[in-house]
Amino acid sequence: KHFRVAGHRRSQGRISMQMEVDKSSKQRDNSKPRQTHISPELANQAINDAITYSGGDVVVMARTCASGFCDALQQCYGSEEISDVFIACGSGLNGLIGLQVAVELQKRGYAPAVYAAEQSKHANFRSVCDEAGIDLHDFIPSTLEFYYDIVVDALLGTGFDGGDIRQQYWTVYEMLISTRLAIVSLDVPSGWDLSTGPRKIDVTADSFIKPEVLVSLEAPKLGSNVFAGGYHFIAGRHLPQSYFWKRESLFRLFPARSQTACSCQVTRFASKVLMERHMGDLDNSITMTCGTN
Ligand SMILES: NC(=O)C1=CN([C@@H]2O[C@H](COP(=O)(O)OP(=O)(O)OC[C@H]3O[C@@H](n4cnc5c(N)ncnc54)[C@H](O)[C@@H]3O)[C@@H](O)[C@H]2O)[C@@H](O)CC1
Repeated sequence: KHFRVAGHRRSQGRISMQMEVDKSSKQRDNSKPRQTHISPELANQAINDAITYSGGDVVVMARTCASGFCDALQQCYGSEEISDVFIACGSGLNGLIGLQVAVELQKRGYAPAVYAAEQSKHANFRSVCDEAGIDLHDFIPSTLEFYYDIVVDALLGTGFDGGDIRQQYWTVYEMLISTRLAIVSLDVPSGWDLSTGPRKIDVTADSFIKPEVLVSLEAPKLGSNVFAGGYHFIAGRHLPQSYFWKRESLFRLFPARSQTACSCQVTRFASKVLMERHMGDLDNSITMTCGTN
């Protein structure tokens, strides 16, 4: 019951993509650096501004992000193709959005289960899961790869301190590194530095999370430059492109036409292995949109 390769192949055929030329970005000054990813500082500012945009309610913001995340996941793995989704959640905002992803996936006909690495700062996972009829685990099932089709990585996001993973997260982190199931990472693959991606020491040891799908929130982070999986989406989308242009010298963060809060963008990366990406120049050559708005 492994969908890692099969699910990806199927998804390539299923996603209807549309080449789009971003005219507004073409008129911009081409001598400026073609930066397409935001800094950690702007990433955190954007999260706070997205919460403000959501009336100061972090759960409202999390639901919007979760809805966009599920749109992205569904584009790659339809509910008629896969069913059981294991969602690994951390204690911060990333984990809260993971919880809301579970609620949303349940509504969309999937069978999600949630793992909470430690108590959430933002929500009572037990009551939310009980109310929605979702299994909540405080352990990683040994039969994970038999019972589940894909794994959602909602462990660590922009709040990751960049250091060694704390002991509380070891078991789940090890699972995310070693599982043969496809991983869909929320915002930032857990353990990746926001600026540089996986640490060099982890790349050397081949001990880092390699998601097949990455769903950035609001805008891609610098570290996701080295993402070498199949599809890269943006969800959340509370903030317009001009918000990012004003603050950092950026080029075409997302296509001009997809401007609603829940909509997603897909970037199809040239297929290169991560090690090559670390050493060479990056070529995020084709930008496409999926029609969710
Ligand atoms: N304005 C607001 O109401 C809120 C703003 N938020 C913003 O959202 C940003 C991200 O939120 P979070 O910090 O919740 O993000 P995350 O979802 O990334 O949560 C990080 C969690 O991981 C833990 N962690 C960090 N480094 C770790 C390591 N090496 N090993 C194991 N665990 C580690 C931290 O204790 C924290 O609980 C914040 O920086 C903040 O700016 C959120 O904190 C939510 C509330």
